[in-house]
Amino acid sequence: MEYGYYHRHLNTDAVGRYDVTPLFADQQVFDNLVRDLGRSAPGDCTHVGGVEALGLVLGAAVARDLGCGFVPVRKGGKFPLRDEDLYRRQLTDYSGQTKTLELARGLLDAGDKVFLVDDWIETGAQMWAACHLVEDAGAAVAGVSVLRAHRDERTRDLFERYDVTSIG
Ligand SMILES: O=P(O)(O)OC[C@H]1O[C@H](OP(=O)(O)OP(=O)(O)O)[C@H](O)[C@@H]1O
Repeated sequence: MEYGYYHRHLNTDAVGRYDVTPLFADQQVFDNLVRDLGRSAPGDCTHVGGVEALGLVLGAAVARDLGCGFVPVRKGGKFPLRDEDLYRRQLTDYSGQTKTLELARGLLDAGDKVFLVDDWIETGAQMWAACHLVEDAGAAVAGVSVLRAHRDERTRDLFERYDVTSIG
């Protein structure tokens, strides 16, 4: 589906950014979105990763659709794990806030190929951190897929370094 199809179904009457959750509530739209997000995944990807919170919803559904495992990239402090059991990256995203993303050690092995999914990319800070967490774990980034991505100075490094696909 084209981006316009999804745009018609999301809620633009929102504060600061669009609310994409109506895309999840409609079974047919959600099914199309999950299939479209997974379209650019390479055949040999072993896992799908998703960034908390909405990336967990989308990533888990794409993983199920592709027949891959799913790895959550969580916001700081959410894993009930000790510091030494986590990979951790700090970033400043579109909101101007400094945030931490974490990935649990032991979920990924060297040789794993992780396809990362999220709803949107504005500065790319969260996706950049998520890609680095996958690499910190010794795995490789097998591509990135989002509904919407801004392509500008802020996201140039992300697009140059990784295979990023966006529907719109
Ligand atoms: O490109 P960036 O500047 O990093 O911004 C994009 C990120 O911000 C949003 O997540 P948010 O932390 O707002 O959480 P949410 O998934 O709960 O909406 C979105 O889901 C991306 O993860």
